[in-house]
Amino acid sequence: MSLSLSATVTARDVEVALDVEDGQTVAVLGPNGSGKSTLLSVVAGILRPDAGRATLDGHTLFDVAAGTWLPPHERGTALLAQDPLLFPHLSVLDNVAFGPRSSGTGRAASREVARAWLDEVEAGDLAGRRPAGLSGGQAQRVAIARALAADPRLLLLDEPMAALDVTVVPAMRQVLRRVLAGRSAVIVTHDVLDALLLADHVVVVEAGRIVEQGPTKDVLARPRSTFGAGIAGLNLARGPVENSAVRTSGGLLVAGLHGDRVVPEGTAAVAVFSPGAVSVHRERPGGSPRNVYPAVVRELEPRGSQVRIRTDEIAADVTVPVVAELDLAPGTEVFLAVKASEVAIYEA
Ligand SMILES: Nc1ncnc2c1ncn2[C@@H]1O[C@H](COP(=O)(O)OP(=O)(O)OP(=O)(O)O)[C@@H](O)[C@H]1O
Repeated sequence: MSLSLSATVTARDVEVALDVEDGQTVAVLGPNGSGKSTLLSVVAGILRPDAGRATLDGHTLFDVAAGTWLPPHERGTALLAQDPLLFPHLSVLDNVAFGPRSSGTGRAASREVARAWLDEVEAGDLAGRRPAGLSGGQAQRVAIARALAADPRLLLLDEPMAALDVTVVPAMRQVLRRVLAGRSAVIVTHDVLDALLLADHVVVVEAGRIVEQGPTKDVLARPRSTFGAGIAGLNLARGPVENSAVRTSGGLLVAGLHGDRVVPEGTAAVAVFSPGAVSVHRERPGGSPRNVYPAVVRELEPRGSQVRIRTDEIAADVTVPVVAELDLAPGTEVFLAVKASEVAIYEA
């Protein structure tokens, strides 16, 4: 299920070319207004480009020069947006069964397909409910099941977790990690963790142009674009799993959320978290966050409205007023805290 696309949308000054190979998940990253959603809309068939062509598995989705244009429902793509957009008058089960029903599958068989996909996204118990009674996270799971039940050749996800409560994002990411494995998909995201955990390949869009692309690890390790540089620098703690947490060579024990498969004790693993998830304190913070580390500030690096605080093992992003209030400078002794729910642990 491979996609090959080139498209120009003149009014939005967007000109992009993208290839998705069979079974590959591509993450599209970029600042606000850079053209990420425009790209997805063109693939999904809800926006007509002024020039270009696209093929999915050899089928032409559109070819402006030849005057070819397939409507969205004939493309074999499924688009999952921030808003789950479920049919309010249908039960959860019938929402998910809608795709197979519309492609001619019988009622009972469609419901069977729907049940299987609801189980896959851990929402089987919601089958009889109406969308109005669901939480944001539940509704989005149902929307994922509905998109997959239509058996799309290519799954398009437009910031599928942006509207969710932060507490349900890690669990949703695990669901996506499972359903996207080996599937051809394009996911638009602001979050570098999504790219790292969900995508094989990353495309960075800036001002309507693709400025960088390549295997996820390469782009994040050696970013060449401004945006790429901005998103790099995730905290990555490596080491064996000890008491479900990752023990680093520097001795830190980093607790976090495991993927769909709990990484066994002693196995080499990585704990990933963004510098923005790290809070900086002068006194040991109260409450009982599991991940609190004494550290010494080594470097302060201005990054727009934020400042990246570098210590020996962990980087934290804080605002300028926080730097002033805590009087942070190289040599300052601090405590760094990061909630376990903000840390993703997976096998190295
Ligand atoms: N419906 C629209 N009509 C006209 N111009 C639009 C429309 N939607 C977006 N644009 C413009 O097209 C450009 C690309 O926007 P697009 O929504 O694709 O960016 P994005 O990268 O998805 O942004 P965000 O991260 O904010 O969602 C921007 O200049 C935007 O102002």
